[in-house]
Amino acid sequence: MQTAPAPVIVAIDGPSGTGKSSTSKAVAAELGLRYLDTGAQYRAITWWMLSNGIDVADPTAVAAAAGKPVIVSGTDPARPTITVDGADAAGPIRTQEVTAAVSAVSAVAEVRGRITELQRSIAAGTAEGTDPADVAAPSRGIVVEGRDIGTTVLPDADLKVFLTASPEARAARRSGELRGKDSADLATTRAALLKRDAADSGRKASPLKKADDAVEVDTTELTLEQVVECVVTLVREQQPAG
Ligand SMILES: Nc1ncnc2c1ncn2[C@@H]1O[C@H](COP(=O)(O)OP(=O)(O)OP(=O)(O)O)[C@@H](O)[C@H]1O
Ligand SMILES: Nc1ccn([C@@H]2O[C@H](COP(=O)(O)O)[C@@H](O)[C@H]2O)c(=O)n1
Repeated sequence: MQTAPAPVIVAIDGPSGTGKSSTSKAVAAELGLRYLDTGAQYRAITWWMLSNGIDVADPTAVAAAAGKPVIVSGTDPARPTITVDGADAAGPIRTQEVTAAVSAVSAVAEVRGRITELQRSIAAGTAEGTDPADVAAPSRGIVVEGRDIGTTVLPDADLKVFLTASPEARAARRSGELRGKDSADLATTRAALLKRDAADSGRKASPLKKADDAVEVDTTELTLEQVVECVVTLVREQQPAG
């Protein structure tokens, strides 16, 4: 009798706008893996704090409230979902207000402890923090994207990828996304993403950092399709033949 191969764990980290979400979703879809957007979880807890009158500039207040919201992630790459206390949070977590506050909330150790626990539970396929439909479905593994997945959350991941891109390329990508919705010009977008990177890299608790054993992929001159192909190849290379 043949035993099923062990689920594969892929960690994709990098600064804002390097293509982590787009790449991770496409890689997971192509390889039949689940997909977890850990940034969405930090945005969700930030949205909850803002909605509940917590002063996000006060780490003590944020720490005291960190255990309160119930955050559940759906990990189908074709239809990722996120709820907070049962309410769909997919839209509200993408507002400028949440984007501007998320680095302060994610820097609080109690928040990171809580969210890291959820992430490990979801990657292990257990119930906590996961949409019940995902737990029931058989899985070949998961692609988890964020800032500290390879260094802290899943240090034993089978493959670690660290995506980079020039600030100019990242700002151009983001401005393209925002056009029509927001008046942010290229320079403002560039400054905002560099500010968020600096906060995420400079915090004490689990900063944004390339793991020593991660493969760095500079996406500046690559199309999304080329990046996806590169990561799919890396995943296939590290899997035993058979
Ligand atoms: N290689 C690429 N070439 C051109 N555009 C890209 C590439 N990769 C991603 N994009 C586009 O750049 C934008 C940002 O990508 P994405 O949201 O995947 O980045 P991210 O690293 O997850 O960002 P964040 O950390 O801020 O959530 C999207 O509009 C996406 O379609
Ligand atoms: N592993 C992670 C992932 C995200 N963060 C924080 O969340 C913010 C939003 O992330 P996006 O990917 O949705 O842009 C990010 O700026 C970090 O502050 C994190 O700390 N760790």
